[in-house]
Amino acid sequence: MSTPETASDRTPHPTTNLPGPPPAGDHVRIAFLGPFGTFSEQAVWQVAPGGAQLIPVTSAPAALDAVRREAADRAVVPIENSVEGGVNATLDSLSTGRPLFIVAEVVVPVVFDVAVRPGTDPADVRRVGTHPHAWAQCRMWLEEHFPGIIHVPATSTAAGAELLAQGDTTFDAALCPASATQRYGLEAMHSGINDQPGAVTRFIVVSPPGSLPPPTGADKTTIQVALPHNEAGSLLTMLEQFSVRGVDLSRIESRPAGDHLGSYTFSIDIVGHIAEERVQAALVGLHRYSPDVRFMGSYPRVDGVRATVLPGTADGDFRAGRAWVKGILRGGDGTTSFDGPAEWPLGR
Ligand SMILES: O=C(O)C(=O)C[C@]1(C(=O)O)C=C[C@@H](O)C=C1
Repeated sequence: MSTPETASDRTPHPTTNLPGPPPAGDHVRIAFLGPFGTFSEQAVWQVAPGGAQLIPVTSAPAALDAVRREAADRAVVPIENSVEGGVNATLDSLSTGRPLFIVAEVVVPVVFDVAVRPGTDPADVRRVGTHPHAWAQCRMWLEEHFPGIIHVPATSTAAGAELLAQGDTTFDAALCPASATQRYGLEAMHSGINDQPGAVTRFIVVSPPGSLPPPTGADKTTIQVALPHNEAGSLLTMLEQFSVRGVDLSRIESRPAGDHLGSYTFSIDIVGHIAEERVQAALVGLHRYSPDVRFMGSYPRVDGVRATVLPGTADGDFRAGRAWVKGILRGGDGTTSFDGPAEWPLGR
């Protein structure tokens, strides 16, 4: 596996400040799915401040564990692909073990090369080494152009390229980004072979729990929710926690809870920030109802789409409702409000 590299010889991304608490020491250490040349590395360069130290590891869970063990200050891991869907290894690792918070998201266009050792005859390409997500995105093209081709799984796209360049004979080509083709001295036999042109992968920046990025008006909150067992309508009751407070969802997927067949948890992206009243009210409702809710961060949306706040669900509407109730608790007749601390039997 490659050794760490620092951001000093690179042009840092204009947003050189990663959200979240400042890491100790001079350099932010960022763990990512390596080796160098992966799509994950491209995601890291979108957020790495100058002087950042990049730490390649062999899986997304290993990158998250590096943050849990304090061997890294941040992890950048894939969470969702526009063609293949959710990255289960990331979703499952985030929802178990010591809590971590998502502090940012980035999107990387995914375009694949069929990379070979220079001089390879196309007729000799029978096995391709790559990450299963990459294979799933190019399988139809590969089967059409290399009939009978076999997928040999690699820990990442660039890991396939690196092994091929080192003379590995378990496969004849690597399916990888152009950055890996170049880095490992391979040749692109074909480029841009995706089954779906325009595919993108969304990555998240993960930090130890602590401070949250401030609300921007265009934010997401990620949670994992378990449902009570064997209760008719429990999924509907969970969804009602959002709908009655005017809270929209941008992603919801079920994941097996792992304890027995038919037991599921839900991984959910809420449109909004935990600093917003309607989101807080939905979270309080979920906490009352669900046997297990895990908060995984509130952070700015990469697409900048602002939340639509429905009538009656703005922060001021929630505050006004509470003040009205407090006014009654203080002995009022229900026509006045009180905006201070008041609970039964205060004011009597
Ligand atoms: O192997 C890589 O290059 C990665 O960064 C991993 C990964 C993934 O897990 O989805 C990222 C983007 C592509 O969708 C294919 C593979």
